[in-house]
Amino acid sequence: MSTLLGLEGVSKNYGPNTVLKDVSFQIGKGEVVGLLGDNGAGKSTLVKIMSGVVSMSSGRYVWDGEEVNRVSRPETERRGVETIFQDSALVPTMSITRNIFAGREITNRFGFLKLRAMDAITTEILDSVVAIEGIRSAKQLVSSLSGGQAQAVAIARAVHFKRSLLILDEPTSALAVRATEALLNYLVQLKSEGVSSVLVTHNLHHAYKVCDRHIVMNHGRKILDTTREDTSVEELTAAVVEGAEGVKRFRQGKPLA
Ligand SMILES: Nc1ncnc2c1ncn2[C@@H]1O[C@H](COP(=O)(O)OP(=O)(O)OP(=O)(O)O)[C@@H](O)[C@H]1O
Repeated sequence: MSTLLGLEGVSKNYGPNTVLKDVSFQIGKGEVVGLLGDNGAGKSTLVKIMSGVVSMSSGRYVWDGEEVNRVSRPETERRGVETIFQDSALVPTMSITRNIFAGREITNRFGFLKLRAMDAITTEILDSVVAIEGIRSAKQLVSSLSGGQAQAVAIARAVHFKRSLLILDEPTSALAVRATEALLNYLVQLKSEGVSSVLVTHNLHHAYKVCDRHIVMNHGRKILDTTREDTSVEELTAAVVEGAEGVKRFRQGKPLA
C-alpha cells in the first residue's frame, strides 16, 4: 500500500512542556488507522498537526511522497484533508443544509444558490451516511439539534465531501448506537473507494472493528504501531492503560496490573 501521509520525527512543545516526542507514522492510501491512547496522550495534538491547525515544533510532514514545508489548514484542505474536531464547528443559526454546504454552495450560472438541490442532497446524505434519529428536515436550524445530532451533521458534511483523508476526533462520543454503527460501516465503505481515515477514539472495540492499523500514544510518545492482524483488543487495552510496560506484560502473557 503506498503512503498518503507520513509524519517523521514530529515533536510539539507548548512553552516548556513537550507534548509530542519524536512521533513518526504513516497512513496508507485507503487505510483506516486507529489513533488511540489515554487522556492527554497527545492524540488531539496530532490531529491538529495533521490538519494544519497547529504547527509542529520539529519534524517533517510528507504528503504523497512530497515534504510540505508550510503546513496550514488551507494547505491541508487543498490536499483533501477533512477533519471532524471534538467540538464540531457548525454555525448554530444556519440550517443543516447551509452548514453542510458552507463554502461549497451549489449555484446556478448567475451565482444564485440552488437551495432546493442542496436540501435534496442534504436529506439524502443525512439518510445514507449517518442514520440520525430525530432530525425532521434539512431546513432545520442547527441550534435546534442535540449535541449528538449536530456532531452527526458535521460528520455527514465531511463524509459527503470526502477527498483523500478523513480525520475523526472522537466522532462517536455523542452518537447513539445506530448512528455509530452507520458511521463505522461508512469508514469501511470509504476505504474501498481509496479514501484513508484516522479514527481517534477511546472505544477500543469500535477501533478494532474497523481499523486496519492501530497507533497507541502514551505521554506524547508512540508506543505501539501494529496491524489489526498482529494485535487484539486485549493488547490495545494493555497499551492504552499501562503504556509500553503494559504491552510488554501482555506479550509475556501476564495479566494487567
Ligand atoms: N494549547 C495547549 N497549550 C498547552 N498544553 C496543551 C495545549 N493543548 C494540549 N496541551 C497538552 O498536551 C497534552 C496532550 O493533549 P491532547 O489534547 O493532544 O491529548 P489527547 O490524547 O487528545 O487527550 P484526550 O483523550 O483527553 O482528548 C496534554 O497534556 C495537554 O494538556
